[in-house]
Amino acid sequence: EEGGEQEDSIKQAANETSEPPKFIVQDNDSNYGFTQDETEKIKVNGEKFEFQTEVSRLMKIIINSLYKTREIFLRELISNASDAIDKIRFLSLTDQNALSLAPTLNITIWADKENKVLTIADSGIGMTKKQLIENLGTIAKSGTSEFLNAFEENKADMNLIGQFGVGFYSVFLVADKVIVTTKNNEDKQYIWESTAVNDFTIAEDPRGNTLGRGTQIQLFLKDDALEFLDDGTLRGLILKYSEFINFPIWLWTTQSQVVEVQEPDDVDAKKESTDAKKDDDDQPEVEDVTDKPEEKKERKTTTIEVPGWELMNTQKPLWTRDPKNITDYEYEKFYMSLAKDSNLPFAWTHFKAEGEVEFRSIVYIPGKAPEGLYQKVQDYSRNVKLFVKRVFITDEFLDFIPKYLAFIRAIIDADDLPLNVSRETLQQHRTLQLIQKRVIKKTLDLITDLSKDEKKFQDFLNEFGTSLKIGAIEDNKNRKRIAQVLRFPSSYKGSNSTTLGEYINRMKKGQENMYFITGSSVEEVQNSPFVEGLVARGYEVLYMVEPIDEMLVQHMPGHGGKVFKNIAKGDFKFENEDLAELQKLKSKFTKLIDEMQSTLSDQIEKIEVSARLTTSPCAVVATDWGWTGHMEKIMAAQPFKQENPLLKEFYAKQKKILEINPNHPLILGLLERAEKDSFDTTTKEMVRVLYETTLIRSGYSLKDNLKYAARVEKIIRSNLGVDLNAEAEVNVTLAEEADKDENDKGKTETKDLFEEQDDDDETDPTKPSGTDHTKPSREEREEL
Ligand SMILES: Nc1ncnc2c1ncn2[C@@H]1O[C@H](COP(=O)(O)OP(=O)(O)OP(=O)(O)O)[C@@H](O)[C@H]1O
Repeated sequence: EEGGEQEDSIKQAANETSEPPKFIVQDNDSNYGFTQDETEKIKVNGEKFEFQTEVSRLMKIIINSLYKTREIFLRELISNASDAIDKIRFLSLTDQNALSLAPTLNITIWADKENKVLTIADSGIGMTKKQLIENLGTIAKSGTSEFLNAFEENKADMNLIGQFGVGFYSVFLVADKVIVTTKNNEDKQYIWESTAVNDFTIAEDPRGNTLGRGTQIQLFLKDDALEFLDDGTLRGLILKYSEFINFPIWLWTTQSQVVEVQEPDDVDAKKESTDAKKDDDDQPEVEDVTDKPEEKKERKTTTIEVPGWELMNTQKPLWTRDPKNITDYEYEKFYMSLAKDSNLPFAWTHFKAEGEVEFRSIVYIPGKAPEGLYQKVQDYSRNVKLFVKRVFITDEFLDFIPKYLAFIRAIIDADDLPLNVSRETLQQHRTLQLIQKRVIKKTLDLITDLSKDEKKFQDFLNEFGTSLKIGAIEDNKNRKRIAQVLRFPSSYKGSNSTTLGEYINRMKKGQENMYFITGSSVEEVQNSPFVEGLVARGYEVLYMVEPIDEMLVQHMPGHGGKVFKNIAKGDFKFENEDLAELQKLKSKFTKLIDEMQSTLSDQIEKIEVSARLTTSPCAVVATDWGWTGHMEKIMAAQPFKQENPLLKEFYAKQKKILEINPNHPLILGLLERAEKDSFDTTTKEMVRVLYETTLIRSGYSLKDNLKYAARVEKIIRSNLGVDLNAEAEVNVTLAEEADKDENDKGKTETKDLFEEQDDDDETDPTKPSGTDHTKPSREEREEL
């Protein structure tokens, strides 16, 4: 029963909204709706408020902007109006009286050509005085400084203003004065007025409540923006921005109508002709020929201009339509309006879920990853809009979409959700949880589909590849699915995108593990001493060169029944190779190992004869539980490295394993010295240099670069036969102390550059151009 009532109330609202507005726009309304007396009262009673500094800065930029497509202000105002109606309609679901002051939900737009005022009004939720003060000026939205920075760094243009949540201020692109009249159910009607300087005024409306409920924004257009008063221009723009707005948008226009001119003898003529018809009933053919020309001659028409409300949109939400009848172009436009994004979407899926839970949804993958996608996940909770039976409910979800899919944009329109629960309890609702599961599944289906087109998928991975890996780390339930589409570079024929499945298919006989190495680039890892032995034997190595890969393999130990094996860590033996040979070699190298061990005892845990090296003399290997060189670098770069200093120290102090290549001439040379007991200080010094060089080649950083450099220099000196202690002769002239007076003089000169100068002066072509680059522009000086 309850559900039925709710539905009725929605239908009722929907029915009412299809009616044209009842009021008539008066052209040439002197003083734009206010009498002289009322204007005076507003002036006297108005309270002044300063714009918050950031808002002021933003306004300055907007006012001075030469941005060509100023028309976006209309998109922002329509979008705000629609949000405001969404809000009151949501309230009306639980409060029957919410709509009573203005039951018709719509947006109206009209131009007063005489006074050059464009008005946009809505019967939305309106604002209380407190909200008005906060929303329009005194509290900068969180996006304000972000927008300012992006704009100043040329990373954002004015078109993106809405994305940063400061769209309202775009009105000052076209208007030099703005009056906002607003009425919320909880307060009186207020007027906000600003000429975009440092402050704005707010006054109680002396006319009382004229709006019923809602907000009316009057733009006093700049002289160069009068095109926005023109019927045709307005119609075109509103059509462009209103298509996906779920409430009717009415524009006051004057339409030409062709009407018949009714002359007094028209009536008699018609009567005569019908009489004649009756008489000549027996000869129809003759009558036909004579009758028609006669009628044409008599009809007189004229064109008249009829003012009235014209409906601009059809309001049938795209997601309720049959996908078969929707073009890609429509989907793209819908996305751009939904996401306030000027880029096309990358892909989308439109579906109707049935069964356990019923809902319709469109899920979009954007064309570009939003900036800071991984830093401010919280903001992206607004990317999913939930409707219940076409009524907008909320886009403020916490964790509705898992963090790794936070980039998607989605519309969900459910039939089964109760409308009268709070947004907080809504999220706990079982139906919503089922919806959530289905949306995630459908999104992953979409991604899997995309992966079938290798080229296109690579574009997707370039933007969102890291997100997928986060998914494989965090989403236990879907890890397997996600792992199937992951791609890695590998040693296989220079392949840039190997799936784990392909790797497994190419595994060699008896190969148990999926070999991988981590590092910061393919170039780096493919030359690593660890890779050589495997590649030489024909094994494939996956190159995990993204920082997140280290975490990935920790959380995803394997795939398809195979386990990952980091080839730069711990013991390593080839599954099919005889170890007896290696054991024999080990005893051959005992002497060398002892010598090297004693030389490097403070740095390494042990020395092993390597099974994995072919062309490099040695390699530094992390223990199974230690960090590889790459991991050490990642941890050093973590901003939260202070979080667990003990743990960090524990890992940093992990001694490493040095593997030596029993077939390398360099190692054999050292072996010879060890066997001949000629392992002198110089040889030990060489072992140190060899170890440090190996550290670098194995992806680690040196603990002490200077000591390393000194050691290398020493070796070069001995090779050149240069005295180890000989020093370079120093023969330089000391710089003179600066004269104090001169310094001061310098200061004054610099100061002069910042002093106000005439505009003409700035562009004076006779001035030497050499000084121009040091002279700040006027804007820069203002900033200073
Ligand atoms: N027509 C309106 N009716 C009621 N409130 C409004 C209206 N227009 C603006 N507001 C209020 O002013 C605030 C600021 O609007 P602005 O366009 O600058 O950003 P926004 O709409 O919040 O951002 P976004 O476009 O990201 O939603 C809004 O959040 C809303 O609370």
